[in-house]
Amino acid sequence: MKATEVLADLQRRFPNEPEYLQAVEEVITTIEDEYNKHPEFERYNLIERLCIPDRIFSFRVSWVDDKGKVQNNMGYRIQHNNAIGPYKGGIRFHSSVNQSILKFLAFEQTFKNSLTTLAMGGGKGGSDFSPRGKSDMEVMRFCQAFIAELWRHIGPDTDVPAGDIGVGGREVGYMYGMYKKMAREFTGTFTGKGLEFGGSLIRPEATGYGNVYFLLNMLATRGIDIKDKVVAISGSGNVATYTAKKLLELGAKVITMSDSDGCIYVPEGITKEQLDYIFKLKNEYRGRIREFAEEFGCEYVEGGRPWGYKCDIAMPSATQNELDGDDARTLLANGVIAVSEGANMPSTPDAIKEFLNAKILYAPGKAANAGGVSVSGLEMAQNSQKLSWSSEEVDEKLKGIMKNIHEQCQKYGKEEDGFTNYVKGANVAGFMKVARAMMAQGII
Ligand SMILES: NC(=O)C1=CN([C@@H]2O[C@H](COP(=O)(O)OP(=O)(O)OC[C@H]3O[C@@H](n4cnc5c(N)ncnc54)[C@H](O)[C@@H]3O)[C@@H](O)[C@H]2O)C=CC1
Ligand SMILES: O=C(O)CCC(=O)C(=O)O
Repeated sequence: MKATEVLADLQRRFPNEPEYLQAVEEVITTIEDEYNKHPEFERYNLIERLCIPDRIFSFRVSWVDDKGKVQNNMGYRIQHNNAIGPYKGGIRFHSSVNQSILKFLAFEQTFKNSLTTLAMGGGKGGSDFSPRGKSDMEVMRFCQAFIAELWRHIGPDTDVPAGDIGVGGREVGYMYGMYKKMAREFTGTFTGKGLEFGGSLIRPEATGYGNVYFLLNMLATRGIDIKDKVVAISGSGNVATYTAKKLLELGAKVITMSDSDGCIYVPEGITKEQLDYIFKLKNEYRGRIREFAEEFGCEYVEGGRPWGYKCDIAMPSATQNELDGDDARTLLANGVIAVSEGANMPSTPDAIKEFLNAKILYAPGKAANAGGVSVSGLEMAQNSQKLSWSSEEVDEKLKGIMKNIHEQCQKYGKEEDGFTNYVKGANVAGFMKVARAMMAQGII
């Protein structure tokens, strides 16, 4: 396999899908050497079968807003690869959603889920519907209309969706309710469900906590303590808030959070009380991070991002391509020692190059944010057994999974000088398991 040729072919076939091509390029250029050690992979044209999703559903979602007006959105589900388990991955509701973004997310998810060691294939779905500014009733009607179409393609052993940007407990609840009605079954077809109807303890916390656990594993390789470290976080949603919560518990100082409108800067570190306010602001009032600055009188930069502030650790936790080469150079000039990605593909290729060249601790999202889908996998296991595990039990398992992912990255990513290239490590480790399963199952 020649990565450049595979990529050129995909560029020709999918010219309008930049995010998808970006994600594919990163993976195939890092697995190329390992892939070519296995001539049987090439004989089975494994790389092309792995890059192109198994299937894509796209559909119109029509719903009625509070003014009685009929609205139409696009809905999608990408079933990327089910070699090692049912398709599994979140649903994103955001005005920017399109097929390219969901294809990149489903592709990434396939490798991430493989790293978790649980039996989950990769998928992703979503809509260009934005819950922002909509009433609860509008969100409910949209979710019901979305599932009225999607329900026939998902199921506990087929495809198990969950949350992502714009999809939290409220949206999962509405979608699950409609699914249950259409499918006439009560099974674990969604994860991230409410605790009363099959959700797992620690699932809301899992992506943020998991990212911090991964970071701790990385810091330990250099004998660095998290206590008193200054951390810049982007976003203020599910992943960002639980990342901040765990960091505060461990004595680190969180100086920034943001949303798509702007960024707050709290040089003395966000307190626990202030973080509680952010949880309420985001989950109950569904407000903007600007309101935090109005409440507590800190610096707020409209349109700003966190990467210009001096910090030891950066944890991008908002969205793709939110940290570019210039941001990376600024972070490095300010002495950053670690970057651990809560979001999916938040760093541009230029930024990744800078981090790798500087040999700092850099963890790509597919390794560092795998805690969320891992606890989703544990939720599926609990649902199958019709049992619920305690918070402590789930948290312990999560820590174990993140440690294991870190070890896999080291196994495949360690270079001669001792530096661990976590990008290569995560890609090769994730790839090998899926590749072996695909080989064993023949050309299908
Ligand atoms: N929720 C989960 O379990 C997992 C989420 N992720 C990834 O983490 C990231 C955040 O997801 P969640 O916290 O779940 O979503 P969320 O909807 O709870 O929060 C998203 C946050 O990102 C901000 N944001 C969205 N678009 C933005 C933009 N264009 N520029 C700046 N900020 C923007 C929003 O204002 C919000 O603060 C996404 O990349 C998602 O794919 C990854 C693994 C699991
Ligand atoms: O929990 C899940 O199934 C999905 C999590 C997710 O969307 C992700 O890992 O990006």
